[in-house]
Amino acid sequence: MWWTRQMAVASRCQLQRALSTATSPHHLGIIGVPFAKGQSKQGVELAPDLLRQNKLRQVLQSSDERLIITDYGNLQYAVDETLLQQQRQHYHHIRNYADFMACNLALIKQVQQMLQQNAQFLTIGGDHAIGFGSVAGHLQHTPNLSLVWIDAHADINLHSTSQSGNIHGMPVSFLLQQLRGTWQHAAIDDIAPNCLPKDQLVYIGLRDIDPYEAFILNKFGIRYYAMDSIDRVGVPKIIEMTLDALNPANKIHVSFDIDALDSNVAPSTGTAVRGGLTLREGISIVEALRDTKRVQGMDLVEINPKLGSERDVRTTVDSGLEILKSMFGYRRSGARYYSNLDTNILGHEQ
Ligand SMILES: NC(=[NH2+])NCCC[C@H](N)C(=O)O
Ligand SMILES: [Mn+2]
Ligand SMILES: [Mn+2]
Repeated sequence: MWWTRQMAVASRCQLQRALSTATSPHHLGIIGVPFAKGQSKQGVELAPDLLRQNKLRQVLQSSDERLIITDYGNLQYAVDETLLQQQRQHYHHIRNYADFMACNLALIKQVQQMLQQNAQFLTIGGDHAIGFGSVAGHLQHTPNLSLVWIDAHADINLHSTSQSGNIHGMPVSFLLQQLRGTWQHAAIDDIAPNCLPKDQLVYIGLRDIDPYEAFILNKFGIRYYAMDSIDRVGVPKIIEMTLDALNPANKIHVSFDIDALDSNVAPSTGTAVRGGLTLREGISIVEALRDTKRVQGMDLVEINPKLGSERDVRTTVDSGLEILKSMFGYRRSGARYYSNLDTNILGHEQ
C-alpha cells in the first residue's frame, strides 16, 4: 500500500490548515454582572457563578472550537456621593437608583474594554437593569448598532410611568434619544453620548406590556413582535421582518431576558409570564441572528436560582445554556467545524 500513516497525517494537517484559515480563531469576552437591585427578589445575583459551575465555558467551547474565551469575572462597582445626591434630589421614588447608575457606569467601561480585546462579548446578569450599561457600552464602541430585545416585557418605563418602581423595567428608556431626556438629572450624555435610533430596536416575545409602555411604543412607532403576532405569522416570518428592519451595515446586540421563554422551560425567574416562546422558537431566533454574523454582543439576564424547585432551577439554567450555545456556534444540523476529525475512517479508497 503506497499510502503511509505519515501521508494520512500530512493530508489531515493540510485539511485542518485549509479549514482554519477559512475561518480563524474568534475572541469572546464574558462578564458576570451580579446585580439584583433592579427588582426586589434576591437570587438573580447568583446566576453568573451558577452558569459557570454548570460548565458555561465548556458548553461554549464545544459549540465552536475556534472560540478563544476570556472570562473577566464578576463586575465590581462603588457608589459615589454624586450619585447618592442625584438619588436623594431627583430619583428617590425609584428603588436603588444610585446602585443602578454606579453598576451601569462600570459596565459601560467594561464592555468597551472587552470590545477592544475581543470580537464579541457576553454579559450575564443579574436582572435586566444591566441591559442599559451593556448596550450603552456597546454603542460607545460601535455607534452603528441595532438592538434585538427578546423579552416578555418592554422594559421601557420612565421613572414617572413605572408602577413598580423597579428599574429593571426601565433600561430601554436610557438608550433611546427620544426618552433619555426624561432622565435629565442622570447626566448620562457625559459618559455615554451615543444613543440608539428608535428604528434600530426590535422587540420579540412581548406579552406583558404596561399601559404607558404601550403608549410609548406606539407613539414612537417602535417595532415590537408580541406573542400574538408571533402566533399569527410564525417565528420564521418574525425573523424575516426583524432582519428586514435592521440596517444590514450595523452590528447587532441581542438582549435576552430568560422570561421571554415560556415559564415551563424557564420557571426560575422573577417576573415569569405564561404563554411565551418555546425553547425551540428561542433557539430558532437566536440561530437566525447568529447567522447574520453581525451579532457583536449579547446579554442573558433574569435567571433566579432562588425561585422554584431544584428541578426548576436546573431546567432554567439548561434553557439558558441552550440559547447561549446556539448563539455562539452550535448547529442543530451538525454542520460545524471540528479540528480533529479523522477524515480517513472509511479507508482511503473511499
Ligand atoms: N426585566 C424584567 N423582567 N422586567 C419586568 C418589568 C415588569 C413591569 N413592566 C415593571 O416595570 O415593573
Ligand atoms: Mn427584561
Ligand atoms: Mn422580562
